Amino acid sequence: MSRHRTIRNMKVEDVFADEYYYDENGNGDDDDEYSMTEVQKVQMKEGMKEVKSIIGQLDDINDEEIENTLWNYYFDVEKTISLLLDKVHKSQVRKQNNLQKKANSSNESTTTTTTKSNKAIKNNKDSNIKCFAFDQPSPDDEFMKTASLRKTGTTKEKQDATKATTKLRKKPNESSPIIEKGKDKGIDIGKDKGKDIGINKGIDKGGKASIVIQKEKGNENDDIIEVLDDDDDDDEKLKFDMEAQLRFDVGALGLNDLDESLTETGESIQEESPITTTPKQQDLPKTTKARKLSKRINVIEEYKKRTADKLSLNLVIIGHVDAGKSTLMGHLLYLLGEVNEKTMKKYERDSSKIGKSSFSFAWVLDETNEERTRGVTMDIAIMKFETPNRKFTLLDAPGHRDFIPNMISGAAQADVAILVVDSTTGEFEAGFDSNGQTKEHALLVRSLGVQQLIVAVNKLDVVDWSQFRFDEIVAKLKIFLNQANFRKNNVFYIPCSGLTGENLVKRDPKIMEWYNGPTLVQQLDNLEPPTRLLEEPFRLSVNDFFKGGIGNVGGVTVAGRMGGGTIQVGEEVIAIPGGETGVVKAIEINEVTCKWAAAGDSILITLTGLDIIQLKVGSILCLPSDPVPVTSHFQAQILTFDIKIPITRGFPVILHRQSLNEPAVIIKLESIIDRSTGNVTKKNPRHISKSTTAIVEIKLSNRSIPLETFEDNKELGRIMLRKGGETIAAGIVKKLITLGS
Ligand SMILES: Nc1nc2c(ncn2[C@@H]2O[C@H](COP(=O)(O)OP(=O)(O)OP(=O)(O)O)[C@@H](O)[C@H]2O)c(=O)[nH]1
Repeated sequence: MSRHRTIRNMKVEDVFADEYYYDENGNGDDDDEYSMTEVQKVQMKEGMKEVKSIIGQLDDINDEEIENTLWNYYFDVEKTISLLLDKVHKSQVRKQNNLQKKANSSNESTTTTTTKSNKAIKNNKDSNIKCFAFDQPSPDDEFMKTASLRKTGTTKEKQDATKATTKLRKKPNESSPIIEKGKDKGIDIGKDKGKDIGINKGIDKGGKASIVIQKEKGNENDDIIEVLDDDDDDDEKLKFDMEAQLRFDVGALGLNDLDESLTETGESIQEESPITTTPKQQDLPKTTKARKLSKRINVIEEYKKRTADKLSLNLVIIGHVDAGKSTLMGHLLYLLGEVNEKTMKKYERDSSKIGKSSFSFAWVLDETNEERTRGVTMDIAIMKFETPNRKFTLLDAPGHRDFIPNMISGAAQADVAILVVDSTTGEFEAGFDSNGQTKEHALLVRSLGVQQLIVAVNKLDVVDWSQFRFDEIVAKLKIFLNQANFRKNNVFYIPCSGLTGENLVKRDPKIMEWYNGPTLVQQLDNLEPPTRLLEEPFRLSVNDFFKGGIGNVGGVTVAGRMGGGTIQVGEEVIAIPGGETGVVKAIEINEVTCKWAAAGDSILITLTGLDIIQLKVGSILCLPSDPVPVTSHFQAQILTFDIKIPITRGFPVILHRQSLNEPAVIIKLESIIDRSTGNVTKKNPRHISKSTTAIVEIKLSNRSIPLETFEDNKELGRIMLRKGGETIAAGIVKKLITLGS
């Protein structure tokens, strides 16, 4: 939303340097609100320990600096490390450049012989090649506080959430004094940081040589676009750059002896048993037997009855910032009767009072005061609505690139998506170009398994309902979505205006004489849910959790999406990792308490006997008889996006699996493959450039995580790789290499 602007324009350095936060002694503000509480002190201590254990002793970084960074990042260890390493890297690059300059000038004056490496440096200079910038902290992630808050134990905040299940929105800022601090002053989301990364022409050259092969198989497993890599030349410049980067990355991660330690398990990860083949369920360690229920419900039968009436789908709304997502969906919910007249009038009144009347429909989804006044859609809002033949759980994803991690978490729960594009002249183009989110969001949802997509060509009122503009946008999107592996028959283009409501539920034939296709609701009503994995083992991916139960039950409540199987009240479940067990006391789906739930449902589930400490966002609840494997080392097939820096061995990334994100390292580049034939086109490549399909080995840096192969579970077997606030690849898990307990 345009309301992001004030924040977008701030710089992180400005915020850090702000006197408001630090007095001249470098201490926090005198105000009690900003001094550290006991809990924060513990968080600081733990954070320091974790950061130090990962980055070790670095010359350029002292304790105070680590503390300040932890504080500014709300104790988020991952981002702290990212920022610190970036700093170290920049200073190393600076030193290296200075040394190199000196060496060059002395060489020039003493000899005419040019060595290979200084030739490379000279060439780099000539071609304006910048050095690789280490993992820039994704500053938008600064707002993505849910994960770090959960990590740092503010679950108490969520107690109120038992009532607030209408919108399962995570409200990290509500009661955290630390976040309030950022809130008052605004936090830099460093929108353009990623742009600072230099573009290596040598690399681009290679990248351009790639040939994209389009597939039209329409197979459910067609999840990765096929790309043929004919980038064979190992030019010296590229090699030099990559080796320099690799040396740094490996050094920074404390993996100094590349050949040996890259293949060893990280210190903080418990020793895992290497496995040669992916374990089948029967090979996995069983814990206890699931508790026997006195009166088992035949969930499959009940599911059939439930869906005989209406099929359920999870729908995610995606699109570039300000495309009009919240307005469109807010208006749709109003027209469908999900928001009553009185509430809508109140939104109109209140929004116009603060000069934001055009946002009144967006307020249906942006429901907290903070979001409304600051305009920060930080996280996924969940609401429900129905069309004549379908029940939808609506996930409104934030549009800004800084919130993509949250968008991934939402999209991972989705079956279908609406991509909203702004048809205003110049705005569609801005969202569609390389810095816009239109393409990235579409690629992400496709990579996460979404096959059906409605494109809402929005704000047509601004361009006088021009058919020409609609056709122009559709033509551009068709080419791209086709390349992104969406099947033509699964993409539907709907002209509309979220603000006026035209063509959402009905339309005035005089306004768009040229269009006689379905309205948005009619199109939604035609979408088909994917096959649910009802017969597979029970899997619930934890998106959120809090103390307290549904109703007055007590216990711990977990919010998440069921990726497989069925569950019912009274069953015993196990949280992985950790192995803590609990008994299901209550289940809620879309505000309705029920006795059971099935694959595909987004649910709240209250457990007793389970210690909340054992839960983490990204944990998986499963049955003790069918535990999910845990691993820290696996093989994946990835498809790289439009990356500027090629992936090399030792490349650090942030691994996303549904709502989980963890630091990891690509430790081995096994092969580049041509997916149209499945043939290996190159073994042991030195690098993987953009739009390339490759087999790699990935190792988690800090801990083992629950993961399954794509073959075993299509939801748990999908991963995203991000670096420096950019999504660099999507992939599927092919093989688990080690198996934890
Ligand atoms: N004229 C016109 N304006 C619209 C339309 N839809 C949305 N807007 C305006 O566009 C601005 C942004 O709308 P939002 O709904 O907040 O956009 P968003 O995509 O949800 O924004 P983020 O969640 O921040 O990405 C607001 O001022 C809306 O009133 C439309 O169909 N026509």
